[in-house]
Amino acid sequence: MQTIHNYDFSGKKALIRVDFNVPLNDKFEITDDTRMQKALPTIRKVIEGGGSPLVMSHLGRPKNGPEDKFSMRHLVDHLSKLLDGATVKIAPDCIGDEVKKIADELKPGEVLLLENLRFHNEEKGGDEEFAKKLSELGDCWINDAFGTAHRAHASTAVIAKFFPNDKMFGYLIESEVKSLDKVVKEPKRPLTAIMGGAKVSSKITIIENLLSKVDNLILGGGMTYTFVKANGGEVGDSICENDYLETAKNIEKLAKEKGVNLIMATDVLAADAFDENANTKIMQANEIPEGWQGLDAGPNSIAKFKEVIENSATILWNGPVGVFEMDKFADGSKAVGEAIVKATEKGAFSLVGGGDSVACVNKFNMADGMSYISTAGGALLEYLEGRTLPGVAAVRGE
Ligand SMILES: Nc1ncnc2c1ncn2[C@@H]1O[C@H](COP(=O)(O)OP(=O)(O)O)[C@@H](O)[C@H]1O
Ligand SMILES: O=C(OP(=O)(O)O)[C@H](O)COP(=O)(O)O
Repeated sequence: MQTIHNYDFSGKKALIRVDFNVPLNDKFEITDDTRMQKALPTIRKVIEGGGSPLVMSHLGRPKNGPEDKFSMRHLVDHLSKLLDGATVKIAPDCIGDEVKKIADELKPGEVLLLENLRFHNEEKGGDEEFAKKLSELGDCWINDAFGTAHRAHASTAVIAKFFPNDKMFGYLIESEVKSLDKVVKEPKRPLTAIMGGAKVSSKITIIENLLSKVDNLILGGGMTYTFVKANGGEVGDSICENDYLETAKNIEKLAKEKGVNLIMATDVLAADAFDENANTKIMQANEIPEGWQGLDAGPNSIAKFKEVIENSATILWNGPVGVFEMDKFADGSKAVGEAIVKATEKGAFSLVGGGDSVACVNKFNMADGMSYISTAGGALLEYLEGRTLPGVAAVRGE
């Protein structure tokens, strides 16, 4: 099998699937560039080998074609800076004749950043024709998008068939898989997972399998309200997945059967708008009236979270327990981070993953206090479940 270590990139156009799904603020500035930093060794390897990297990624979750707020153009200058001023061109799209022409005319060492793959619905649909068009831009395909390795999309998996002899992992996926394998085989107990965040529908389905692995499961952030509603509580305008109420009930039942200690926010900091200047009030998580939404954990919940975390030997964190980007709603996530640092100092192994979770840890300067930081959130959880990730299987030809 070809690997990035032995491949001859000289004169080649290397299509590199990265996960540049980085958080941006409302001025479209990158608030955490960890995922870009971590992709640099692979991009540099192609440049140093005399090739031209064609860097491709999604950014956010655009639904209806191109939208400027999701454009990769917001990342171009920063990528060039990270590559010590290398020429980085932005393509007007990710497929098509014009893009092909720009790619063909690249000189060795020049980088082309393709426009957001998800401006085409075919990307998420895993469309073969779309994958073929992408493949025609390059001579080889490198998958380095560990954060997106759980998606069987055109650029992360389907494209592999067009490079039977020229497909390989990038350095980031290689090192993430190696490090995680060491951690997940025989974790020290008790093992606590903390799941929060906003991607409730895509992560709630993972919990059932995680229940076989963990001793304690803390559910916070946006995860809270689907469970509260499933138990007949009032969640007001909080984020809630009505299609998953049965799943939530089943998770609670399964947790009981398996003896997993399920800890959920009982009180929350609610606000009358999704805004830093909103009015706020501590409320019971199941008594939030219309017009209000839970945006952070309340003091009793925070105390409970801390106690469990500080008594854990292995800790896995994906998903902030509040809208930490706004200082008013950051206390819960900050407290969770502090408790993890404390447990780590006492000898626990801590693993934090996910674009926003890593941004949160960096915002509060806690990265040095964690044992391992992964670029992946959902993919990490699926990996820990024991699933083979489609983006990994595709490179291995499985
Ligand atoms: N109660 C809540 N309501 C709405 N959004 C929330 C809530 N708690 C956390 N969030 C948001 O969840 C986002 C992160 O979710 P997610 O993408 O699942 O995490 P990650 O990127 O780390 O995998 C953060 O931007 C945070 O603002
Ligand atoms: O940010 C990501 O995942 P994460 O929020 O689980 O860390 C990846 O870029 C995958 O994005 P997706 O969940 O929209 O497929």
